[in-house]
Amino acid sequence: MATVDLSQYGITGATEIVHNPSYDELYKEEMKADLEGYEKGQESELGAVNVMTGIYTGRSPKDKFIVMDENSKDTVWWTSDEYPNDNHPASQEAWEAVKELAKKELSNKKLYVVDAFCGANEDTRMAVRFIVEVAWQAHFVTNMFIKPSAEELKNFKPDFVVYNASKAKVTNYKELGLNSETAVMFNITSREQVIVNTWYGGEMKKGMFSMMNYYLPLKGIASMHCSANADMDGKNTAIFFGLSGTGKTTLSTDPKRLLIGDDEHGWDDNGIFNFEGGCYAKVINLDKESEPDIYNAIRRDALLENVTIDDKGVIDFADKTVTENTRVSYPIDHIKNIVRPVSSAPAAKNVIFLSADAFGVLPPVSILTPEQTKYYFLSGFTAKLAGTERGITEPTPTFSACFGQAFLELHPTKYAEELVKKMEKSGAKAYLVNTGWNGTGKRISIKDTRGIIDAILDGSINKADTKKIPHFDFEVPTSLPGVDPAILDPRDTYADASEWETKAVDLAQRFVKNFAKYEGNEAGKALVAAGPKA
Ligand SMILES: Nc1ncnc2c1ncn2[C@@H]1O[C@H](COP(=O)(O)OP(=O)(O)O)[C@@H](O)[C@H]1O
Ligand SMILES: C=C(OP(=O)(O)O)C(=O)O
Ligand SMILES: [Mn+2]
Repeated sequence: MATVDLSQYGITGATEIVHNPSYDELYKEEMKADLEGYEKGQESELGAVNVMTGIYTGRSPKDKFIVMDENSKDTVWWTSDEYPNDNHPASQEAWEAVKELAKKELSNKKLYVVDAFCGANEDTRMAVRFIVEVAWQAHFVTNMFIKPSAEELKNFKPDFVVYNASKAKVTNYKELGLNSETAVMFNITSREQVIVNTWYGGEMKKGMFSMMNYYLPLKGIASMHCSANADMDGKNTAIFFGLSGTGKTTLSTDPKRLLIGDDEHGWDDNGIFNFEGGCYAKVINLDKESEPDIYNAIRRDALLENVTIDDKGVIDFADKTVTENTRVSYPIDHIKNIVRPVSSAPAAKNVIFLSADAFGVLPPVSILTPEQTKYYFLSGFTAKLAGTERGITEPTPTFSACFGQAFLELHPTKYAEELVKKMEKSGAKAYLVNTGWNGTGKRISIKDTRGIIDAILDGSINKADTKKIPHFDFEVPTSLPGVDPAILDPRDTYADASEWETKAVDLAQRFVKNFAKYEGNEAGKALVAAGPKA
């Protein structure tokens, strides 16, 4: 174990520093008998350790702050009355105070330091140093980020530092202009993140994603909240955009394809590349038969979160008493079919927008025109599913720009611009896939959605007969191999098609209203014609 000098960060008096622990060391650390409360891991029947993440079992977007300074002032897409978002400004004073608090919390105790990369490409990756006080948090980032080689660790020079002081509280948050005792703060200039009073590991994962979303588009690289996979030759790349719970992880983990990554990717002149070294799958109601690859990834070194396990280690995946956002993180090589050794592949040919429509209006698949592609990407209509964000307890319809608004640091049009440039160059086609509800009141089955994805990826969707859906002008296939034909036109899933009609008009109006914020310039105005007619 190499040592690391933390006094350079103002952290002093460490009683022990566990630096870049191996999986065996992490296991020993998180299972130690003297650990108490939420620090303690429990071994499950599948070999993976389970931990409880405490009060926070999902992200806390209201507590996300970015320091407003000379650099960020005119670049960051700040929240505003016209377009509220999660980029809340913090003063330099608030930053200093919260960082001081974190340094104090992290001083004079045992710490874990993990050095890892965010971004698979050497020229654009970030070398991130995580300083944490809870063993399983070190395990989480070890799973989720890209592990440097022994050689790379020797020469590791962090260009971003994360201070996770999850046990501290910002008691004077009001005078600092913050939201609560919890703070997730970013300083784009000094390249640091400070986390206070939430143990949820997702803040580190999605925090670094947010930073990639800031730095990469400014270099002309698309930065995307999507999963990605390729065919067995590592070609015919597909990307799947979608907000949490819409199916990025589930649908990109496909035994017929090679996984590139399940959540965060860049698209540069060489193609698609993963930011991460692991996956973070939802495990609520996980079914061994329908999702065997994810199930089999749950073994030693994987880390379960907030899952119910009895004294003998038996797992109850159906239990959601703690949260619906039960999770497992695992290194990507727990999946057999992956692109190796680097998680990257050529430019995407198919771009899929996953939307979990809680209203039951959207068809299970629509073939988008280039103009519709831009319109629906900027709109980002979907539902927030229960659990991933604090306060969301049932599917809640939302317009989440670029299918990842919570993580966008620049204006949404910047992400659309970069994506469209790359799509035009590769001749990629886009599809809108509803993985949510239809007129039956139930969620569209994973089996039908997988059939739809297969038809997109093998091109059979382009040979199918199609028809147009009113109000939205969506082109939809009338039949696809392996898909129940009765669901392809959403109107057929209602006992009375007029029910769909009423809901469709309501949803169309919501789109129109939401899109008004993009109509301030000519480019935005020009897209209105591609949207629904209210
Ligand atoms: N038609 C469907 N397509 C994809 N996932 C579905 C579908 N119906 C239900 N699900 C469930 O929705 C969840 C999708 O979660 P996940 O793939 O982890 O989403 P993401 O990676 O986008 O956050 C899983 O629990 C999956 O079992
Ligand atoms: C982990 C998250 O999302 P996803 O389900 O998309 O991985 C998140 O939104 O915090
Ligand atoms: Mn996911």
